[in-house]
Amino acid sequence: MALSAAGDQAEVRKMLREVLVGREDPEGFFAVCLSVLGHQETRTQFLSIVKPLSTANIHLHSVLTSIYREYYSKTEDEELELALTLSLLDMEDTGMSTTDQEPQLLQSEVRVSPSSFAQPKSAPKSTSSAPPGSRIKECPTQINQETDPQKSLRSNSDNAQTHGTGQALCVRGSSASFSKPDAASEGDQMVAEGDSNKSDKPKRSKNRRQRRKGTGQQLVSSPHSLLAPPPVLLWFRRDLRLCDNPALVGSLELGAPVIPVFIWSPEEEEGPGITVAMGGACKYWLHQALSCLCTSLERIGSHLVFLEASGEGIEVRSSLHTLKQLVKETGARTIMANALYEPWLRERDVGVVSALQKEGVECKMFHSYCLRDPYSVSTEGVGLRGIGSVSHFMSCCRQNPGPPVGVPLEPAASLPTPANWPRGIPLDSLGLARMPRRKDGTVIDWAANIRTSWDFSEAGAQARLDAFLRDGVYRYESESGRADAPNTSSLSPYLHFGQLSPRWLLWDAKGARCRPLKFQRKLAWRDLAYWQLSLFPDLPWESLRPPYKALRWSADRSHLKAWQQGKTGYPLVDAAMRQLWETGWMNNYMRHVVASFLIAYLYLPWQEGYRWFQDTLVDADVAIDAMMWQNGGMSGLDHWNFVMHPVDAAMTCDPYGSYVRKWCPELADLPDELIHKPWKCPASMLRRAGVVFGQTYPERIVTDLEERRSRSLQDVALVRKEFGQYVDERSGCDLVPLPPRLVSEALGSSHGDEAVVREGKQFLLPLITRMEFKHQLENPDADAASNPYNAVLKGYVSRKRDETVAFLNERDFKASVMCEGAQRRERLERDYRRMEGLPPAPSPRGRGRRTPTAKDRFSVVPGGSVTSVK
Ligand SMILES: Cc1cc2nc3c(=O)[nH]c(=O)nc-3n(C[C@H](O)[C@H](O)[C@H](O)COP(=O)(O)OP(=O)(O)OC[C@H]3O[C@@H](n4cnc5c(N)ncnc54)[C@H](O)[C@@H]3O)c2cc1C
Repeated sequence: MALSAAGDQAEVRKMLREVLVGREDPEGFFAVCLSVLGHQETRTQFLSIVKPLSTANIHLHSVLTSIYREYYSKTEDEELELALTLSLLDMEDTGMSTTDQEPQLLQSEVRVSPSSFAQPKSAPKSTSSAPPGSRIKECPTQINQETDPQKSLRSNSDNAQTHGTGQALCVRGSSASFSKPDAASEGDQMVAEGDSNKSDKPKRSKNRRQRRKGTGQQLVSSPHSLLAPPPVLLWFRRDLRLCDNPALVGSLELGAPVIPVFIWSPEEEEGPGITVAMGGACKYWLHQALSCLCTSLERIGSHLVFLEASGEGIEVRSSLHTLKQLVKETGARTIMANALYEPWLRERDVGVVSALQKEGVECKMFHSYCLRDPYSVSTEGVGLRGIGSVSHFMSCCRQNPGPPVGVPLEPAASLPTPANWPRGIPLDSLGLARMPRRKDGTVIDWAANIRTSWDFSEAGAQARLDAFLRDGVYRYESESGRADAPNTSSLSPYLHFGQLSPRWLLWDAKGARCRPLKFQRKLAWRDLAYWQLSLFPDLPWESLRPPYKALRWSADRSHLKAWQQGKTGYPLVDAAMRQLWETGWMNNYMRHVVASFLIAYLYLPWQEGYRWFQDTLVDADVAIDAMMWQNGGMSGLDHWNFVMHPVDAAMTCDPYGSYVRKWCPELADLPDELIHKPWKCPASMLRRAGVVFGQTYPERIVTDLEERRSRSLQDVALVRKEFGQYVDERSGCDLVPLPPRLVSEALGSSHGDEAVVREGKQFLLPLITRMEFKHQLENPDADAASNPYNAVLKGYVSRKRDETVAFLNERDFKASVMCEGAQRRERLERDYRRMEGLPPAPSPRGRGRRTPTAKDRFSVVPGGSVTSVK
């Protein structure tokens, strides 16, 4: 750190005075201490720093000490786990002391050669059976029932669907880009950044500024020499940014002219199954993001060459063919790119690298798309228990730490250009943003609202990040489920297209004034998805748990259409689906609501939901989307331990109905308490609000929610019974065949030994399984209502709870969430005790009580009277 220890302390003491006069809050002050003094020093010095307050302001002193204690005691394990897992400790070490960027670069480079991409090999260990104590067992047979996928998606602009909700077009001006830093070009490839160009940079968080100070790097190109070396092809894929782009920095390092290229290759993107990797909304985003990147490159003296994958004769069109032609045309001897992790794209890259190497062209791939390279994450030392959960994944990362995440890299100030540019095609020719036309020739501009909702540029990503860290992050921990407030980052499309690197995001999030652990953990979720896809390449189209492939799903196309168009008659579901169509996005909570509705209440196959999301989300991400839909569809590695009720869920995410009012304006005049269940409104109220079912707003497409839930439970029980070989008799857990990589790790042959599989042996692994399914196995006739482990948040059928929740909602949203959580925990505890024949638990007291009393501040009813809700 630049400041001396004494200077640091002085700064902190100065800040303490701000707290005393109320200009800074205690948590902010503590975060500043962590940021300025560092983790260790804060631990040892904080209490002595705040000691003077023990006489001057006892209350503040006790607040500060309790923040300190909480940080270093209660959450220490969690913090440490997270830090280790995500290599924050490494990052801290390198980040704060490193002045040379090169080692960081080397660490992130993935040498892509056929051998380095292939699974490491080692001598096979005994493969006849699992080792003692292992929880895997041999698999008898395998079901192979294909799903029947259908393709009717927006991805093909020719058959694009026009949505019922007409919109006024209001196109926002094109997005801002980074201004060019005015660091003078030096002879070196990298020179230290002077403070002079600070103001030219996009505004960043405090931590970001410190990071820049710490690493002190600004990249500029080397001057053109008379005998210019052969150019480098910088192959942009899903890394459409200048900041923290290892391949770009790697290219600069060579001191050669750089030719940035983008090759559009939809067949390669799609992979071997139905992935809908590039749906309509995603293609539209890609078009805009490419245009923004080109503008940014032009600002630093370069530009982006657009190409389409080509082939000769009957040869399949491929990136390799295009690259070979480019090499011929430009004389390039090196290709740089950031690695992609979808198994089929990785395989493509292996092919590209090996073919080009044969022709004497060096290809270098850098790791940056995830925090961890999914192919290097191993379960060794952790085992397979709990696989699929983020905690298990983080344990694996902690136990087998790879290279540190490293320090984000500064953007290039200029790119050396080649004497001759290769011939490209106009961006429009790629057809990414082509809109369908009506018979009369007019354009159906389905992306109009998407355009007004987002800034597609890298600067737009930075602006959203900064805004989130200034505001939303403070509510993230407890209110990220709110649909009516922007409490999450909305950064997913930028992360997907690599306009923001996860490392950059992690670094800035870590520097935020509050410690958004939940938010940081989300990045681990993201990595988990890529790890799962690397293990199960069929994830996007085939149920992982074999029995669930045979589940009886509905084929009701009218239900599917109603769900897609936001016309189910359930306002919360409809609002979310309309938001998705209009903006290409909805928050995580709402994705759970609509997914639960599709699967548990409409019985439509999860693949339908996955494909619709892929087609309509601007952040559609094969790995994440597939993992989440598999989990929601009950067939993934993890099980959602809940089913969102379309009305109850609203209590949490839209208590006042403002979200529904925004996206379903036809219901706007209904009162808050009935807007989520308009069918309960008296006729006179509907008349006054102008709501006519079937005309202004749809009738409910299904009404028997409880029965439907019950049937979906019975269906699961049925397939688990039918394919009993995939259910562990002892624990009742579902079993899945292990992929070869996990078998090798479980057997201790850490180097990708696939002999076991070659011998035709299969191993089964017990997975996390929802309690209500296990119970159903013991009691196959039980219906959902009588199942003590019923995963639905059942407030809807409990008037008393309804009233309590509504009452608390009125007072304080947070309290209602806590109340719901406490009630759920109590219910589970009660059910567990009943199942196990244990005596009932003593009634909760103190903070744990669930019913507000007169002493509770949430019990204060407007009008001054104090009541106790019983
Ligand atoms: C059925 C379903 C489908 C989904 N499909 C996608 C998808 O196609 N693409 C996608 O990016 N996310 C998907 N998600 C995960 C999540 O809903 C979105 O990442 C999130 O809503 C994006 O909003 P945000 O950027 O404000 O998230 P924040 O809460 O601010 O989180 C920050 C980042 O963490 C990552 N993240 C957050 N939640 C998850 C998660 N559960 N799994 C993996 N990464 C996560 C995302 O990159 C996100 O941008 C899906 C969730 C569900 C339930």
